[in-house]
Amino acid sequence: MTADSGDAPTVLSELREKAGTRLDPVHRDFFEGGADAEIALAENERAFRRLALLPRILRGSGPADTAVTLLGDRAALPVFVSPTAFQRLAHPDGELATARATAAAGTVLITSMASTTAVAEVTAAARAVRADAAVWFQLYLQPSPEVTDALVRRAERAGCGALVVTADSPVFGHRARDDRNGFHDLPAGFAAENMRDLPGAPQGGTLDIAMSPGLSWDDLRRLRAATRLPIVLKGVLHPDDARRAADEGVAALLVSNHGGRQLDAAPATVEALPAVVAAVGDRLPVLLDGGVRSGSDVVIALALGATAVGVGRPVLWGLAAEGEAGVARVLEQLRAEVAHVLTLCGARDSGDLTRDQVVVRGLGVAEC
Ligand SMILES: Cc1cc2nc3c(=O)[nH]c(=O)nc-3n(C[C@H](O)[C@H](O)[C@H](O)COP(=O)(O)O)c2cc1C
Ligand SMILES: CC(C)CC(=O)C(=O)O
Repeated sequence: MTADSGDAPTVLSELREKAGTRLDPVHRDFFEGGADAEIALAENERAFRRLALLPRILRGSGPADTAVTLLGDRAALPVFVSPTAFQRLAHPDGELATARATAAAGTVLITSMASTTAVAEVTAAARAVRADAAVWFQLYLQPSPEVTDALVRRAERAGCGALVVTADSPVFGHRARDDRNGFHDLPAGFAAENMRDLPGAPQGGTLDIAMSPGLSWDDLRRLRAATRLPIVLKGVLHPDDARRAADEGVAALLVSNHGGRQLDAAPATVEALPAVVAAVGDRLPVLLDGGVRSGSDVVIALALGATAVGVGRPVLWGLAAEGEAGVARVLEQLRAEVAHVLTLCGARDSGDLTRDQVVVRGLGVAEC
């Protein structure tokens, strides 16, 4: 490693390394891996490194304020926790540890439909820490409307504040590492708890999560009619889909390529973001996840028009390395870095950032 390689150890990279030593190698591959040749996975991170921030000076901006509002919920930092499956494989406390740490940090938790803890327990753990903790439920629309409805009722009863519909998974991505390791089922003693006792499930058992290429905007419209919860659409990359989603009454968009785990030829999310913001940024909040590893990455995405960004793997690294305390460290580190970078950019808050402050490295700076 050379001094100018940009690979100096950080809190997050150290947690990642520690997680790597603690995890069963098969589970580490499941958490770390991406689809096919893992190009989208690598590019999510690399694309941030191809971008630079042009700071503004002498603006008297004072101390930075990192808080943002997300669908009416106040978040103390512009970073939320993206949904990741099977967290009890990372740490025995699993989703409960993530829920507590996220609530304590004062930001939004998106809990996965594929969690190894039932959603009602996740929201209860978050609310025990902070009465108004925001927990949103990630949903894969199921081919059976009865099953989808039962999941929605479960999320509503648990007090979730939004449904995050993942739309980038008409089929399951091809994960070479999992194939090599033969990892296709949860080990004994673990289950996708939200899938228990659903219509069609075996008595006391769980239903498999189905991915369906037959899903369409009609299914999203049906969901909207069946719930009063706001809907966040996850996995938007094409600006025309962003426009369609806004027309359909979706409350927010999440620009995501599923952390490089679905379409390997998908662009890095930060490269897809500007066109989506240009299409609908004046109509609804645009969120992003994929490859966010530092406060600079967060601020770059905010300057490009994102309202907030999500982290998936960094939370899993913290969880696997140190449980609840590790997740807390990840979120606090990102909060502190965002505050620092905002101040260095002459911005009091994300509203002070402008699109022209993001430039592509190696191309020089265009006249504004
Ligand atoms: C191990 C793992 C499990 C995931 N499980 C889900 C899931 O259940 N539902 C979902 O919508 N996205 C899931 N994702 C995608 C994340 O929500 C998110 O889009 C992605 O992790 C963001 O990229 P990052 O890991 O680089 O931060 C998963 C990602 C990982 C790494
Ligand atoms: C087990 C899957 C349903 C979770 C997922 O979305 C993923 O692994 O990327």
